[in-house]
Amino acid sequence: MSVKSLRNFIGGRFEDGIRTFDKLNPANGELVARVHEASRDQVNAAVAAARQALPAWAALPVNQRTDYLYALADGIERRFDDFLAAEIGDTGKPVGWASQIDIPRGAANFRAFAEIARTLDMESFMTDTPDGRQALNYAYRKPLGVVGVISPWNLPLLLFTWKVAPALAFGNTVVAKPSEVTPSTATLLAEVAAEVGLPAGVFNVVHGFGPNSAGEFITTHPDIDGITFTGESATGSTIMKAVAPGVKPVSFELGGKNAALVFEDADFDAAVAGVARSVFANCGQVCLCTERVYVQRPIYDRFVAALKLEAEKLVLGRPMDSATTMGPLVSHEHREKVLSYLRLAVEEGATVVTGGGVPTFGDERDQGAYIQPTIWTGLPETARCIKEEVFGPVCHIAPFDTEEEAIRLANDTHYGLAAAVWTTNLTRGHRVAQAMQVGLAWVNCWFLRDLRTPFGGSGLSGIGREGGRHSLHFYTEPTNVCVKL
Ligand SMILES: NC(=O)c1ccc[n+]([C@@H]2O[C@H](COP(=O)([O-])OP(=O)(O)OC[C@H]3O[C@@H](n4cnc5c(N)ncnc54)[C@H](O)[C@@H]3O)[C@@H](O)[C@H]2O)c1
Ligand SMILES: O=C/C=C/C=C(\O)C(=O)O
Repeated sequence: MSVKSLRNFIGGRFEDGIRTFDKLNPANGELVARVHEASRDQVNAAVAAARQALPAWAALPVNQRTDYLYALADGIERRFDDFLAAEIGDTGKPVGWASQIDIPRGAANFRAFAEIARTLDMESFMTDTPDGRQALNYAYRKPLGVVGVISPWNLPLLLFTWKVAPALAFGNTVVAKPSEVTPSTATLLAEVAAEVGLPAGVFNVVHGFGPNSAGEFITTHPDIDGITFTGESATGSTIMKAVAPGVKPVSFELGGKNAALVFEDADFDAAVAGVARSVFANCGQVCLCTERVYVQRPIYDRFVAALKLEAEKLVLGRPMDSATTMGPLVSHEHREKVLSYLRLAVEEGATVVTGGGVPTFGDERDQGAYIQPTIWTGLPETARCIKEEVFGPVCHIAPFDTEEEAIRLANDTHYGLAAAVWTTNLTRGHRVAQAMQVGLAWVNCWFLRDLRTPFGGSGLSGIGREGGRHSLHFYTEPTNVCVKL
């Protein structure tokens, strides 16, 4: 496979950076790209280009502006195979997952927000006034302005476009930095933007890292009007400090330590299959993944045995092999982080039901970042492996007796992103889901998404909600106009 050169996209033109860094394929360690790191001056140029493009972009009639979003979606689908190969080369994820989730959602995000922008109503009130007449109040919404977008490596195109689409739909211009770990599909999107004639400066892509690189240059830039960020909670905290001097709005989708509650009246096979998917999908590298499983005691031993079987059925194969159901972690660096938790769990007293180490294949996969799907039991709720996000294909299973105990266990965390409840008693399902202190609660399902719904978490899992009309609260600023009638 030829080594790509991934450049910055600034003011509608592709530019080299001040230096390049290597991007390796995590499935086999091969060099897939040399990535051009943007300088501070180049980030400044991108912000200036976005500022210059803003008035005309914001003034476009919404149908004309959103026509560009539909064109971007069409472009992703037109170049589906290019995006698929790029995403898999960056992440090592199985072709089945990337072709059904990552790339289709890239297009879907643009279409969803184009539709929302076109069908927006305007909040208004007729107000009775003391003189016996009335006044009209209405909220006139304008774009936030130049938006900084910083995205993570686990669902690269999905999460990049989950931010870029609403930003553009509501009239903002964008300076976006994909993760240095997965720079390829963001660069392809810039190519599509050029192909569809998106006005220069509306959408800019700069490559680089966080501290003392493009990420920090964006978050500390005085002419950026707000930051939408997805990534680790600790990074979110750092970015909050960076934007504080400018008192700028932030939209944060951060980490999670999500629970699954399996009641004895659950559809057992559905719960096993659903929990296995929520633990091991994308090699456990989804912020919504389950890392804590609580099972009602009468079915606990049976459930542990069944989930062990599911873990051991996973096919740790080559990404392009359709039989592969789990690829490698995104990098050797991330594998070291996950392995440190596998070691810590044993120190904290875990029983390793399955997994716990690195598989050996006797082929090029041994140069990849593969790891065994792992299940723990026996840890105390105070263990670090129960409190801290691992972000790999691993979960802990513990028993509970009563619904109240299950709710308390699930909510005993500083995160607040997602939960899944498995029960055939839907009265209980509604009750327990509503009791979860999370942004997203699924009942008898997981990662089932309607893009009009609020998405996000509380506590260490983030600030704000994006999705549907909820994205308005970050990507637009309302002016309430009151007209005396
Ligand atoms: N809540 C969600 O929707 C969601 C979705 C995906 C991932 N995540 C979380 O993201 C994490 C994994 O992604 P990651 O490792 O890429 O996260 P990360 O925080 O290490 O990096 C995310 C992005 O932030 C940039 N960055 C890092 N330090 C920065 C700084 N000081 N200033 C500006 N930018 C900086 C990185 O270059 C990258 O582009 C996990 O914790 C996962 O839970 C959350
Ligand atoms: O890793 C986190 C996954 C986030 C998914 C979304 O933001 C979404 O489905 O819109």
